[in-house]
Order: sequence, then C-alpha cells, then structure tokens
Amino acid sequence: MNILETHHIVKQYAEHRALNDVSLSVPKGSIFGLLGPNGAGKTSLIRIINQITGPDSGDVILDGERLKPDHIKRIGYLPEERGLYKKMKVGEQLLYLAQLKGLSEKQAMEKLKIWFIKFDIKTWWGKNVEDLSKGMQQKVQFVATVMHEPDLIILDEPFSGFDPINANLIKDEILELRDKGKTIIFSTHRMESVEELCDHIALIHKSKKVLDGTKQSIKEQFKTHTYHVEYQGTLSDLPPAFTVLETRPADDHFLRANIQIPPDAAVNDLIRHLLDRVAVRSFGENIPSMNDIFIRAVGDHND
Ligand SMILES: Nc1ncnc2c1ncn2[C@@H]1O[C@H](COP(=O)(O)OP(=O)(O)OP(=O)(O)O)[C@@H](O)[C@H]1O
Repeated sequence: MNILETHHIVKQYAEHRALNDVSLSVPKGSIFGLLGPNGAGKTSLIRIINQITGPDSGDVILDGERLKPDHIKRIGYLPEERGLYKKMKVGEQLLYLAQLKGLSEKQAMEKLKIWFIKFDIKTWWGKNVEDLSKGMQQKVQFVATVMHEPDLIILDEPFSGFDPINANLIKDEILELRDKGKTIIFSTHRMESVEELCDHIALIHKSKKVLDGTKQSIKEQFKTHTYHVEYQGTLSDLPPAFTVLETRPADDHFLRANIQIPPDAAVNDLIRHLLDRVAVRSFGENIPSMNDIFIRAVGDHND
C-alpha cells in the first residue's frame, strides 16, 4: 500500500522544466530517500506535494485520494529553508502552528509537553526564537513538523546544522516514527544517512526520475561482481575468468586483492581457487555504497 503516489508530474518555470514526467510510489511505513544533484527538481516536487505550488500536469495521490487542501494536516514538512517567526516565543509559536494543523490548544499543550520533556528543552518555552542557536531552532522546527502526528513526514536535509549528538537524536526519532507506522520522505545529499536510514530511494536527475526501488534492489542492480580477499602467499594462476583488478598491502603481513568474476560464475569456485593457493584472512563481496551508486547513476544519465 502506498501512502503517496505522484503520477506523471510536470512543472515548468518559464524556460526551465523542473519536473519532467515524474512518477513515484512511496510505500506506507517506509523511509524514502529523495535524492538528486543540485537543481534536479527535488524541492519542486516536495513543494507540489505540500500544495505550496501546483503541477502543470500530473496528479498527486495521498492515501488513495487526489491531493486536496485538507490533506495538509496529514503531512508534516521540514523545509530546507527553515522558517520560524524570529520575534515570537517558542511555546507560543508552536501552539499557533499546532492549531494551524488542526489541533485544539489543549491537544497541542499535551503533545508539546511530551516533546519538551523528550528533547529536554523545557526552559526554551518562553524564549524568543531569535535567542536560540541555529541548531536549537532546528530542534524546535522538528517538533513543529511532527507534533500533529502526521502520516507523512517530509524532511529536507534534516541533519544540516545539528551537532553529532542532536543528529543522532533526530535519527532515532525518525526511526521511532517509522516504527509507529509513519512514512518519512527525506531529501539529503548526505549519502551516509541514506545508507543508514532509507529502505527505498528515488533519484531525480535533470528533472527526470532515473532510478527508484528498494535500497537492496538498487544495490543489486549496481553490483560489480567484485570480491575482496586478504591473504598471505602468492596469488597466481587463477583461471582467466577471475580478473584480479588490484593488489595492495593490507598491513605489514597481509595483501588485499579485488577480484571480479563473471556475473554467472559461482563465488564458491573463486573461494576454492583462493584456498588452493593462499592463506585467507578475510573474504567478502564489494557492495556498492549509495555514494558510488549516486555518482554512477548521475554519470550514466549525463549524455
Ligand atoms: N520559483 C522558481 N522559478 C524559477 N525557477 C525555479 C523556481 N524554483 C526552482 N527553479 C529551478 O528549477 C530547478 C530545480 O530546482 P529545485 O529547487 O527543485 O532543485 P533541488 O533538486 O531541490 O536542488 P538542491 O539539491 O540544490 O536543493 C532549478 O534549475 C531551479 O533554478
């Protein structure tokens, strides 16, 4: 079941087509990474999902229904350009924002109390937003994004500006929200967070979707059939099907080689040949990182 689908979205700004026939399916309960180089069209798509702007053509479906104004209460959006009212007090502002999202003042107070205890920020309630640091403001804005318990949470670069402790806190919150059945779409250029958190990804490049699927299926698609081995001895006379791409010292005592096998070859055969020749300390598949995949996918579509 998909919480969100976009069907053939086109968005044109004067001379520039920011989105060109972009269709996405975001499964309920997933952490979905919306990736792409600068200027690819990610923010344009996010703004359409949040009804800040409309598409020129195409449809957005939220939980089986065509997007409508009332859906805004079911979505929480943390924009990359953070936007709290600087002169307003933190508590007053959150109460106001919660009511815009459909909570009564009493409900908002109850929810906010929990978040202020959880984040250990009780003393911030009466402070002016402008007196908080950038990271502190970001924490407040994260609370503003999730306090009404939306089904779909869209986070644009959620970790920027956070120290490692607060970044971890936010990461744990994202996982907890997912465990409660919420869906999180997050857009980021930090591939290590995608690696760690996302189960699905879509990659937009030059206004078009060039890749999507589960992280596992995408890794499978980009695998290079290359294995690494750390060993002692001389690695010679391997059958010609096994290509030694690189050999270098792993440390003072061991060498490390990368070996490519044909896509239809059995890994067991390689292991057997290795054991016949050298003393193996470790062996494993070289799984492409999200960083490698991003660079290759964007490179492949640059012509
Ligand atoms: N309001 C606008 N008017 C004109 N052009 C726009 C507008 N908003 C975005 N664009 C253009 O559309 C393209 C896509 O921009 P968008 O902000 O969606 O990219 P992005 O993928 O979010 O990039 P980044 O990773 O840098 O945030 C860019 O070329 C941008 O200049």
